[in-house]
Amino acid sequence: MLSNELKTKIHQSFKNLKENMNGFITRQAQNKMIAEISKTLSGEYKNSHNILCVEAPTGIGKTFAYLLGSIHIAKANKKKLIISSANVALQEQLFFKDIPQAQQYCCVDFEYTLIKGRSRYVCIRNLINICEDNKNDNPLFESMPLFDKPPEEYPLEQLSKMLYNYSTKKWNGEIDDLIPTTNHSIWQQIACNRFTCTVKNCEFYKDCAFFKTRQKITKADVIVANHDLVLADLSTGNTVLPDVSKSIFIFDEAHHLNSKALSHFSLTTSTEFIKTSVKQTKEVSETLCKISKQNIPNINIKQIDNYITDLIQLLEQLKFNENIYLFNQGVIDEPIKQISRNILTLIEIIQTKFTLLKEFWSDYLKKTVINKSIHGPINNMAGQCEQHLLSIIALFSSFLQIDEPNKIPNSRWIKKSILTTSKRTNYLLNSAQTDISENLDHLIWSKASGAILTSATLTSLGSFERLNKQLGLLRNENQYLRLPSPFMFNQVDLIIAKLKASPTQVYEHTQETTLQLLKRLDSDEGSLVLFTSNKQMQIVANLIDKKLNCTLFIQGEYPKKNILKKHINLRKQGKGSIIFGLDSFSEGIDLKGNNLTHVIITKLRFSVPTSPIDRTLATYLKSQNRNPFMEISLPDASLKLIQACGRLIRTETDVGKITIFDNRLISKFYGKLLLNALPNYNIIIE
Ligand SMILES: Nc1ncnc2c1ncn2[C@@H]1O[C@H](COP(=O)(O)OP(=O)(O)OP(=O)(O)O)[C@@H](O)[C@H]1O
Ligand code: SF4
Repeated sequence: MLSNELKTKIHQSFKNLKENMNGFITRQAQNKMIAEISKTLSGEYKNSHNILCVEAPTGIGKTFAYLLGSIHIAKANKKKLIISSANVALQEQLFFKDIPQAQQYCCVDFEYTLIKGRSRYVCIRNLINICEDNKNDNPLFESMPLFDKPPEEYPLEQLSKMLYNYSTKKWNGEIDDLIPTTNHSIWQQIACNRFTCTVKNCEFYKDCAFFKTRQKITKADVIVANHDLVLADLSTGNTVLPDVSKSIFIFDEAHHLNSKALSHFSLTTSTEFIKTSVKQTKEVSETLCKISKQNIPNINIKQIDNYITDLIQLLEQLKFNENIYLFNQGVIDEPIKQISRNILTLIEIIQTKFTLLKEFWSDYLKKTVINKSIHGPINNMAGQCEQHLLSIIALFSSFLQIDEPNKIPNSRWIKKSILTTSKRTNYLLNSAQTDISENLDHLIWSKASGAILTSATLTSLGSFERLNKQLGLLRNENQYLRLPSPFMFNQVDLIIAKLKASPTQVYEHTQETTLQLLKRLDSDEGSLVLFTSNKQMQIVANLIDKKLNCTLFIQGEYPKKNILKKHINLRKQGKGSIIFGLDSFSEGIDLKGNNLTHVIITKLRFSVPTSPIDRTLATYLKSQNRNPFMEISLPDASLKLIQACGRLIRTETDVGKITIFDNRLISKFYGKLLLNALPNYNIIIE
């Protein structure tokens, strides 16, 4: 029950916001959202979990609503508030803009912190080791066999600069703040990694970027995370975030949770990776044993090589389509299964032996003094070996698992690629869950102290059913709310432009889009043009850039936040500014007033089921006499259209228009369904 004391605090905070926030407008929907969140989290609804799914239209101010509605309850019940957003850019927006602003009005003290995935922080030990190793003429490990390409020469100057900047506190150790950025393969070698990190045994532990952030979590009341991090942490033992049962989760942009979870529970390995991982394990085991004077365990490389050769012979006979072979309904052919079982058994034996050896080594290090330049690289390689063996075991276990009848099968497929140096064919084995509802229930819904899922697009064509099915929520066990918008959408024109070409005629549509933009873009206005393909965006930008009388920003030429800043600055000076963007500009962007008065959508975003997971799901639906277009592609397109249109009106006084260059809205049967799912814009068909 919501106590009177808590009620008063929530009211007081809201009053503060109302009286002190510049441009505050009372919005019934926002008030309702605060009230329902606080009721749900305080257990006011009998026979219901403390879970609320709330669909709140774009721009109503969800962030303030969930903060005000939950922070008092979390604090009073000694629970941590974990706010999870879809990506790092949105996390930073919450951390640097929204939460500090909301904090001013909340009548409760709270500390907040931001945490990203472990691999976004530098491992300072690895950075130091690499800088030192590069100077060393006689490195401990001759080869780094896991690389397809020979390891690039490390840009020692750049790494030393990073080290200097970190030790002088000019750089915080996060990849997102690294200037200049470094390439992915180099970053992988110096990034923090669960398997190579020795935690408190590391001499840099106290100065470690990741652990310093993690310590802040213990003190913080509010933790700003992202969906990937939450899923990664909860499925690997909940060691980074606070205990799930002592946490209240707010999933902002919750419509991304399903796709994030699907990719999270997807496993992969490859024939070359297995061979080289075993070789590396043997090499590291021998080094460990020589130093500690142990008997070297027998790691049967020949046997693994033979099995892999047999497996490759079978895979070569499959009929690949664009380098992918998808097993029908996830069922693997028996001969491939047999060899996979043999590989799994052998890898499990190697892994058991290696774990024992690693434990022995760890004890040995406690008793024996060994130069860090020797044990540092060994520990790193040993951690990597363990990680690789476990990932191979996980893949084969899932690859061989028998799917339950009457459930959507797992998706299993093989992908071919050619290795850069040896030119050999590498076969990637993949296994992915197509239904993650039970995992989410097990990891979050059944354990968390409370959860709020919110977004402007939670329902699909009017119902929460799809969300429930995907995420494993049950209608009669949770609370659901759909809020009306406070904005007068009927005063906004949504123009379906008259174009001859359909977006499926790519060349013609691109040419016509260019002409239409030149005709319709006003060089005194703030405009956002949304594309679904980078190629089309670049072609159109090249064709029109010089013909515009105002600045054009193209996604990718600067970081997103810099583009927005520059755009707002130009608008402040009364100058026109146009942004060309892809998907990430169609969500979360908050450009108020005359910063944005024209949104142009060049094409509807239909996700064609091309990925193996989508194809497995589509085949399954067809086998059940269901229609994948109506159940997957159309709801996804609808959601993206609502989000894209939602960039325009952000306050009660905003005005402007939306123009769409996709004539399928009129010519196809589904056009009406898409238009009906939008707010009640004034639709003009040219
Ligand atoms: N009651 C209010 N009156 C006026 N402005 C408000 C109010 N509440 C929030 N805002 C402002 O409205 C803007 C939109 O808020 P927020 O980013 O939380 O939107 P949202 O509802 O999450 O929209 P979207 O789903 O499009 O991201 C912010 O700039 C915020 O400061
Ligand atoms: S504590 Fe772990 S991540 Fe941090 S520097 Fe040491 S080994 Fe690297």
